[in-house]
Amino acid sequence: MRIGLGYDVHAFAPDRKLILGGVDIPHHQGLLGHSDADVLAHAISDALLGAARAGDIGKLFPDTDPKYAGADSLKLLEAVAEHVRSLGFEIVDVDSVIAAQAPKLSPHRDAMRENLAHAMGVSVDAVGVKATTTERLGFEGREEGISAQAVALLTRRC
Ligand SMILES: Nc1ccn([C@@H]2O[C@H](COP(=O)(O)O)[C@@H](O)[C@H]2O)c(=O)n1
Ligand SMILES: C[C@@]1(CO)OP(=O)(O)OP(=O)(O)OC[C@H]1O
Repeated sequence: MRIGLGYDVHAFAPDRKLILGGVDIPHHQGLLGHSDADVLAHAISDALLGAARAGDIGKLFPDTDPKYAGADSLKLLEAVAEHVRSLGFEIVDVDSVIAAQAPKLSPHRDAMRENLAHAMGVSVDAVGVKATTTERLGFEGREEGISAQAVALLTRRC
């Protein structure tokens, strides 16, 4: 068994979509990034890559490469899952937490879990998504941005 940890942050910006776990969430601002800035998909990607000791998302998809401008991060996650499988691992379980003061994310939890599970080729039961405010503390609490953390458990294919 291997465990991996992922963490990512994106800043809020006007005139951007808020995409989390592949869900387009109605909000007055969205996240800034080279890709669609899906901070949750990025944290999970890094957790998978960490467990496989295969670098990180920026190594696979450099933010200097125009190919990834506006990229759908679920597609990047799908590629990460394929990559860790090609290295001989199976994805056993993933859990995650999003720190966002707003908007309320729990109504979107199941849609996020389904999208993420589909991208990784695992059952929905193997994907946890949680949300927390930071009680108005820090950059998330000031609604300057959103952070996400994830852990992933991989097993070696026999
Ligand atoms: N953006 C968020 C933040 C939180 N939630 C849900 O609210 C619960 C309480 O959050 P606290 O930060 O006050 O502990 C949390 O457990 C989530 O269920 C949310 O949906 N969206
Ligand atoms: C997803 C990538 C793709 O170029 O770009 P960003 O959306 O900027 O996201 P970040 O987590 O800052 O960096 C990782 C990059 O791989």
